[in-house]
Amino acid sequence: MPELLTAAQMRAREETAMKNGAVTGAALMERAGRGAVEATVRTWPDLAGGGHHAVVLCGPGNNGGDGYVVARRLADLGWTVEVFGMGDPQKASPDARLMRQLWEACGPVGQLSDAGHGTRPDLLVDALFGTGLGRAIPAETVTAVAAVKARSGARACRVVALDCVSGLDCDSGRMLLPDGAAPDAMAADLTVTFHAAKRGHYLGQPQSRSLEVVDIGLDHAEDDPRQRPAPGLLRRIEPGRLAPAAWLGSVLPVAPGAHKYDRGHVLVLGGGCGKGGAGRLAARAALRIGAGLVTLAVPPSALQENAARLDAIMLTSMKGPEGLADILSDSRLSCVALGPGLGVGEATREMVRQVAGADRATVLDADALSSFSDDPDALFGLLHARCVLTPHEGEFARLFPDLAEKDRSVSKVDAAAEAARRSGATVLLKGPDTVIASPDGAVSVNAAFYGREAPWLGTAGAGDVLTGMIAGLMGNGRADPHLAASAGAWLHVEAARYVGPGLISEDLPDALPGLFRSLGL
Ligand SMILES: NC(=O)C1=CN([C@@H]2O[C@H](COP(=O)(O)OP(=O)(O)OC[C@H]3O[C@@H](n4cnc5c(N)ncnc54)[C@H](OP(=O)(O)O)[C@@H]3O)[C@@H](O)[C@H]2O)[C@@H](O)CC1
Ligand SMILES: Nc1ncnc2c1ncn2[C@@H]1O[C@H](COP(=O)(O)OP(=O)(O)O)[C@@H](O)[C@H]1O
Ligand SMILES: [K+]
Repeated sequence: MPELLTAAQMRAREETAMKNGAVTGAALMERAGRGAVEATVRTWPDLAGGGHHAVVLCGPGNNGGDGYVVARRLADLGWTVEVFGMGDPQKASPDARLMRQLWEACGPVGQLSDAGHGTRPDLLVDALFGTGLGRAIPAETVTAVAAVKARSGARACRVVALDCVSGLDCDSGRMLLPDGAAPDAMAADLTVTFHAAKRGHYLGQPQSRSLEVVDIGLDHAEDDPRQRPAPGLLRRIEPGRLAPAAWLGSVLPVAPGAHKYDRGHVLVLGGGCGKGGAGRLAARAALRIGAGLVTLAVPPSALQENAARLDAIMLTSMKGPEGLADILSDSRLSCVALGPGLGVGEATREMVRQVAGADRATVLDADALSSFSDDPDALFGLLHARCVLTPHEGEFARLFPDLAEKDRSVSKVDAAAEAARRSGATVLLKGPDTVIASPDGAVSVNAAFYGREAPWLGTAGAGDVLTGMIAGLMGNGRADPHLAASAGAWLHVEAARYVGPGLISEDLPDALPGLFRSLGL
């Protein structure tokens, strides 16, 4: 799985390569600018060749330096290029100064305040700020971008951002904008980043429609998705260089000749009469993803309702928490999932105590989490390393109020990592940018961005399905909690995309066979 770097990690990679004598800063900048032009033309083949018109906005640092390289390359290709800069060139780094000088042999550098004059360009290049941003961008940069976009009249010009959309905090994914600026004031069609994507590209609300990573010749770390991410390094969940079938083959229970018990027996605790849909969705997902057997345990009053709805899923009666010990005594149960539709209160807390005490792979979601809102430490005291918690932001805020989204001072990655450390369990914090963190420091992100959008996944019951998918993957014992949660989150989005708009949660488990086939499994 590809790494997602912080700004500091990226700087360290560059500095190591420069100190080793492997490359100079100027050479890296030249490669970055050239790579950005190549990626732009790859994205929009109609921009190949000369005769086009670009406006390049260059900031005071090395991101601006990349912009001057892009301007020179485009001019070499026969484009008409206008460049507007900001900041005192004497204060820029030697590399950025050199690139500005090389550009000045081709054309002038105008003031940012003049960027609005002129005809509609084919391309706007945002080279204002990159990984060096530490505070809100100046209002004059927002005004300049708006002014160039306004040149376009009714026809929008394409916008490419170098390294990141200016204003993006590359660590947290937040936009650092001046007061009054619209959240999408700096939005781009394409971001071209260098060496590796940065964390901020995959967190929060993306301000760029697509993202390309350009190689600038720095070393890459190990790229096998079956490897656990090293603590401190964030991985993006995707098969990476492996084909999905090879990656998922290490997680899914598809070994030929296996007995159904080899593929795991998942127990789902379901809700009472009229509240059983959530548990049934989780149970169906566990079975579809490959568990050999799934049992749904429900209160006696809900037996008839469930018996009328289930076939392959086995059904058992559970007289409240008192009846649970007997069910858990079956040593063949390999994973237990509980929370969806269970209700908030003491009965659910007691079930969590018993399940956690049984020391099995466990997925806790929804009401199993919310039942501990008044005393999260009591929950954390029960958990062990084979537990996965799958909160949405609301449930997360009840257990970790100081890390809640609304007044989060740290990034979503750091919030999930701290939650995993505190709870001693793997924490999967949901959203379009789902973050999975484990107590040993491993963190991964599964983002439904950049061509993987699935907004229709935000539908009632989708979370219950995810719970079942993770339980099914944990139940067969081939994946540790981090890998099971990661693969589950990835497949959840892929299943939603396989179905497409109009999806309801019932569709997700039933999309899995077709999805697996399309992935070559
Ligand atoms: N190193 C290399 O070899 C390579 C680097 N590469 C490129 O370099 C980029 C990182 O460069 P960078 O570190 O110079 O940061 P960058 O984002 O240009 O901004 C820093 C400048 O802006 C200023 N400033 C900051 N915030 C501000 C604000 N709100 N309002 C106003 N000013 C503000 C800050 O000055 P300050 O006032 O903070 O002292 C400083 O002058 C990276 O994203 C990639 O594009 C590639 O070429 C690959 C090789
Ligand atoms: N815009 C979106 N893009 C991708 N996934 C989304 C989006 N919105 C929600 N999701 C996913 O849908 C699921 C919703 O789960 P949850 O909030 O628990 O809903 P429910 O309680 O109804 O099951 C989560 O896995 C979340 O990551
Ligand atoms: K930029």
